[in-house]
Amino acid sequence: MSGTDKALYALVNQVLETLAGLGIVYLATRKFMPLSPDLLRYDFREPFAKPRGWLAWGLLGVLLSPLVVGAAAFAFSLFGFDEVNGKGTVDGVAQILSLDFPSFASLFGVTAVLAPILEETVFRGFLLTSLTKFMPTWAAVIASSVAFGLAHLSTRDLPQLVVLGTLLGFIYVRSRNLLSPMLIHGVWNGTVLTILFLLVQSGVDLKELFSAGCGTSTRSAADLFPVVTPTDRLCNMRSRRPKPISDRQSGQAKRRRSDDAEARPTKRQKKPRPALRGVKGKPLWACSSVVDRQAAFALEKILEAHRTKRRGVSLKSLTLGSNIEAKKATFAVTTESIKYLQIIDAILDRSQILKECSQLARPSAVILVYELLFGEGVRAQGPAERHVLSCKDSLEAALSKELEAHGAEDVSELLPATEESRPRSVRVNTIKVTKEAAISRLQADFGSLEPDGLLDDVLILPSSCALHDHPWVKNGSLILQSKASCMPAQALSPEPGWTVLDCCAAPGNKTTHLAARLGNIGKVIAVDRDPVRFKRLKDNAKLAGATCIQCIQDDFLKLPLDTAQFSSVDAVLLDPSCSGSGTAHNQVDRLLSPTDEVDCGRLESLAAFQEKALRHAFKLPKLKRLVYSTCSSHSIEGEEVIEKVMPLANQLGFHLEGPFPSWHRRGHKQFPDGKLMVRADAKLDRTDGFFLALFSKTDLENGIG
Ligand SMILES: C[S@@+](CC[C@H](N)C(=O)[O-])C[C@H]1O[C@@H](n2cnc3c(N)ncnc32)[C@H](O)[C@@H]1O
Repeated sequence: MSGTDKALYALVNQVLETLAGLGIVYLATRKFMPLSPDLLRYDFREPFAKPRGWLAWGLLGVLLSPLVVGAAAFAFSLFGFDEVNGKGTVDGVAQILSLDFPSFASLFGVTAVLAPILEETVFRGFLLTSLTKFMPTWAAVIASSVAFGLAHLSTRDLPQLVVLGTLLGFIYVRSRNLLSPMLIHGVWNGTVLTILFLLVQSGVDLKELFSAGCGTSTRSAADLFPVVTPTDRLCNMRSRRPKPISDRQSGQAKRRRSDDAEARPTKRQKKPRPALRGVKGKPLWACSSVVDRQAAFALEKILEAHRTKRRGVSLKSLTLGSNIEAKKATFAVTTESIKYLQIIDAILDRSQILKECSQLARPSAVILVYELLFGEGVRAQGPAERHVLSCKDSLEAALSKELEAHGAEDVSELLPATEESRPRSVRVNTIKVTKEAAISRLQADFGSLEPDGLLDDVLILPSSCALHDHPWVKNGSLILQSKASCMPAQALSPEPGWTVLDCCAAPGNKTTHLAARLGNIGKVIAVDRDPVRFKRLKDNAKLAGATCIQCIQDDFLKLPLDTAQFSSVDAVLLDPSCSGSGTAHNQVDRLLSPTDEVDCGRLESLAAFQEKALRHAFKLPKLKRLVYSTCSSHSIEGEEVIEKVMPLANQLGFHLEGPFPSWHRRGHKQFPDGKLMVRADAKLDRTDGFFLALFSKTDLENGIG
């Protein structure tokens, strides 16, 4: 969920909670109706009447509350209560507050309006009043305040909550009108929320501020914020203040920790993160920084998949998925750690730091050693970090020995050869915005960019541009797609009004591109059999505003293409499952296993499927053009498939057309028709490794036999 979604979710949740809470109070008191006029009273009349004017008491409470609660916080800190760890009531709100005005408005409704209505009705109107039946009023005030504090489920904030509850209780007892405590509670929450919002908007990092101290107690602002909101349960967003990139060592990874607030130490991070699982009865230490923790998890999964040769585990899905925070930083740390893996493994073995400590799992150790020796450094936030820091000398000694053993002067000499970071390519979704509008927006946001020289709707930006969270990417106006992956739709160039069949369509990058090239007029039939990917296909089509796409979840090979149902199809895009050897995921694979071994059995079975799918596509009765593409660098999935199907294609009146004549890289030379095919090389062309062939009907009059 985006931050705005979370805030909206919090609002909806709080509306429901408030309605349910008030309903329960109503049901519980119904049999005593009509209630005495003093009970559960919300009466706006006579705001300043003596002795019970609700507004007079409310305003007095508004003035007193910061003094009373502040004094209490200070007093408790003298007894060391500020050392208590745990989640504070403000935490969830503080995370979401880094966002926009709609989020603020939703949170204001939750904390300054709905929460006070519900909580004052329950704790003062109902509980306090009911308790007075069994105990003196002062005791009922305190007991209901303790209940109020406990209900917030925050040990750290409990004392202040009880003190604030007591003040609210006494004011209520004096005014006998729930509007008074509601006013105090609402002003309190609303003021703190507004201050926090203004601080965040002016670039202040709330966590850093709280850890540095603010006011009488370092815990003050956060801890004096007694709200029960569902946002407390959404405490997983990071603030977005950019952090400068530091270049401490020659081999250091350059990454922007734009949203890694947890990377900085805060007072709240004194306790270790919860253990993931036990080792010999002891809990494992997880990294304290969210980026390092996610990177360690991704590394563990990737190494495991690599060891067991399990497919379908990608670095991108593990580090850039929707559930990942600080995606760019997580991707960078994971990739860089993999790059340094061999040397870090050697350092870990030499230094023996894992032998001394069974609670530090190897993936976490790899990430922390990377951070310590080659990355942005490690702070003593938790036991894992503290252990690695305590071993700094032996780790550095192990690194020196490793360099010495290889006769290397700098660690960069020991790193596997990797390609430079590529420029970012982005496709303008012309269904939603014009290319000109996209250029001026991206120029305003990033400064430099250039239109791709080959592809009509592709823009090239420097590799440093962080586009994942760009609003135009989120609203489907821009689509993050490699240059190579944008070639097929342009090569096919369907004419307006045509029907195009995208046979293996999910997640729909090329499908939405086809729809855009059709000007959203005509039809794209998008087929995919995988249910999870199919959902992404539908979501992406919707996000792109491509209403001409019709999605079919099915096995393409089983579609009756030679029947009337498909007689209107003019063109086909076939981008079948392949080894993906040209893509970034496999480049990481190669880092893990530099001896470029190829799984021949798998390649053969993929090639067999690709050929079968291509032959099947040629059954379409009115087919005019067909593009076959794969993101594979192996000719068995490219040129060889085309060569095998060529006799059938010729027989049906198709020939190979050479798309993109100005593009330099063509099919492998040993294939006679190679020059009519298109290739992209991951390293040399700085995009995905790719293959593409275009068939065109030679004589449209003859039809297909
Ligand atoms: C390389 S991906 C397609 C990528 C897609 N063209 C894009 O640009 O976003 C291959 C897709 O083919 C699908 N697929 C594999 N075999 C299939 C079959 N027999 N029928 C339909 N879809 C199939 C897979 O589920 C996968 O989503």
